[in-house]
Amino acid sequence: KRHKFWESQPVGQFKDLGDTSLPEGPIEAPTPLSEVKQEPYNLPTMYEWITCDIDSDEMCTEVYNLLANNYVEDDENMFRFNYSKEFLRWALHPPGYFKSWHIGVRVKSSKKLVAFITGVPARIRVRDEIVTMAEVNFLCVHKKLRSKRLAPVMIKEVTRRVHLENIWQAAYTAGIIIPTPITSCQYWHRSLNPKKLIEVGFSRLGPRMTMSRTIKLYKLPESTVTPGFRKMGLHDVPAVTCILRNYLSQFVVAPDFSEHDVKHWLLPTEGVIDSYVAESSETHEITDFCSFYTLPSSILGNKNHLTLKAAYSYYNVCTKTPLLQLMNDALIVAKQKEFDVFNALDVMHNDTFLKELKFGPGDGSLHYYLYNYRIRHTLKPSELGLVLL
Ligand SMILES: COc1cccc(CC(=N)NC(=O)c2cccnc2OC2CCNCC2)c1
Repeated sequence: KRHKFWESQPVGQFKDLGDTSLPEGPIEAPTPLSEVKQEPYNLPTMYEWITCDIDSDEMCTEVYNLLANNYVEDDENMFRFNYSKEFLRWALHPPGYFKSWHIGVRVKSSKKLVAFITGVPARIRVRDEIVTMAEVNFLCVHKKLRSKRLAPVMIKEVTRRVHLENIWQAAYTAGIIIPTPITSCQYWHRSLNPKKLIEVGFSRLGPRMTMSRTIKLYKLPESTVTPGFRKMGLHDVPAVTCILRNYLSQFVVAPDFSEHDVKHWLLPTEGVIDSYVAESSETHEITDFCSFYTLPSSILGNKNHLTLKAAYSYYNVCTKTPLLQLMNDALIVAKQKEFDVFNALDVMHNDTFLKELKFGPGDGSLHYYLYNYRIRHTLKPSELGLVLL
């Protein structure tokens, strides 16, 4: 039976789509903490739960290796996300995080880590309501343990531990359709190193195109063009928070970032997150901001290249510089940093620059979901102001 698990969960159901009599907001009321299941869900006998302390280098390495060998692959199984250890520490240690939400499953006898799921707390605004949610991510079951129905029990366990912290909603994405997307985004890629992308099969040489013509098509200037364009620093946090909060206020669903959140999520961290501001030369105010995160992919089965170095568009705000120019500068710095490709979703105002900056459409979609929160109408991607890692 399709979606046996998700039809048992407090999520929007396909049959309810179009039923405007259902109110927008939480689907189930919180339960008293005393009534939340106190003990972990049962696992098959030979497995046990483990709380993963990402601060421990040994545990972080185990999590890194599980994901590097078993996490999400593209539709043609040519690439697999290869999140770095530093990225995982950044992604899992935002302000207010709970170690208990970093959940592993290991084999009792060998102590081998065979599954993982995480949550981090985030304040998300949905229209005029600010809701503290768990952003659930990194659900991974070892390839050898698939179709044992482990994922539903992992989802129930992270939900139970989130409930224990008196949080009743969650946000997550998936490449598959389950009940029920709040929006479905297309992803786009901008070639920075077309020769490598074609060699590894990420891109194909266009019809009537030669390699040299293709390299010329994607060539970028050596340096950025926006006056006052520079790396973000700690002293920019208040100004970036101000323009980012104002910019995100226009979207139906968006994070409610504090300065503390901006300091964690947007201050540059080498090899993890890059962020730039445009500072006006006369007024010294911060007028614009752009950022992208580093998420390489392992290349499966190419003898000359092991890794695809990919940048993922994060949050970008324009109050003075045209978005087209700011994003072209983001492409230029990504090329300077030897990224092979720059990826973006068609969320926020991204659709205004994708085609013009020579992004090509990806071959899949990324669907966004809320747990225990009904949105009356499916959103357009341009109404979404939330980027998950
Ligand atoms: C190129 O290597 C890949 C390795 C694994 C999967 C994919 C395709 C894919 N599924 N891409 C995305 O989900 C994607 C495309 C553009 C922007 N963000 C994305 O996903 C982010 C956000 C959700 N969590 C994964 C990273 C590509």
